Amino acid sequence: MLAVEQFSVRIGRAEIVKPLDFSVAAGECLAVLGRNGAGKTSLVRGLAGLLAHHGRVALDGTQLDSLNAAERSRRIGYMAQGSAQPSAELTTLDMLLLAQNGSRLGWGVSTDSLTRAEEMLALLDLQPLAHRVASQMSGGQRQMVALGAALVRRPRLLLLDEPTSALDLANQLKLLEIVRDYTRREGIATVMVLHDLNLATRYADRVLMLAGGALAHIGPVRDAMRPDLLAEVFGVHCGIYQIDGGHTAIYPLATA
Ligand SMILES: Nc1ncnc2c1ncn2[C@@H]1O[C@H](COP(=O)(O)OP(=O)(O)OP(=O)(O)O)[C@@H](O)[C@H]1O
Repeated sequence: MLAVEQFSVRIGRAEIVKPLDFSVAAGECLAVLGRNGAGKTSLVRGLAGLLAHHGRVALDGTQLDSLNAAERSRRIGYMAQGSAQPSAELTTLDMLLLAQNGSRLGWGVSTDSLTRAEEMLALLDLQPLAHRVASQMSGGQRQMVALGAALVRRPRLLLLDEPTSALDLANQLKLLEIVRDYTRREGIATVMVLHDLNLATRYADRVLMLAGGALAHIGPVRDAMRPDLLAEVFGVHCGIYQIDGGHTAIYPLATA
């Protein structure tokens, strides 16, 4: 459903992301992993059309570069690193309406938009924050709202850049469970940058590892979580343990 061919990002003379080929199936979550500076944000910003790039990106058979900005942003839900807010004085409901059609509450909002915004409030347990402005929320609360704004337009491709960075342990699990279930239920493609290997193992179907902007590995989670590969990509010797309930736990032992 998402087909990426010879995709690269160049800033000045530096090739920040070297030519990549990969695909993401409908209903699949792909985790993008790698060290700081490996090119993860550049990859997802490039896929979102926010950074100049080379190569081809097709979503449901349509080349994204052939679409105008409005059509592209209707098909892509993007949650930036650090969950940037459009305005500190917008409420959660305002943001969910703005993300759909550029209208604030009470400025000619359609019933459908309001219904969809309320669905997002319910999905993310955000009803208590519906009328609170962003400047009066915690960083974690803003991150949940940012996910709502990414999902509210029913995107076909969901791009999440470190979506759990401000969340407590329970909310990390909650957000990624919502993302995984939504991805499967709606048959969309999700690409998410994560730093936590345990979260990637638990919630991604496959992982793409970048090192120095180049593809280091792509494949199912179970094939990627190998001590030799983790040492090579992250520079850390890790122990990998099978624990209760069929889960895999990764524990960093020492820098390589
Ligand atoms: N505007 C820019 N100009 C020059 N170099 C840049 C620019 N933006 C990013 N880079 C460089 O591109 C490389 C990849 O950056 P990127 O933000 O994509 O990495 P990342 O894997 O997301 O890192 P992190 O895990 O720290 O968020 C880094 O070496 C960075 O210094």
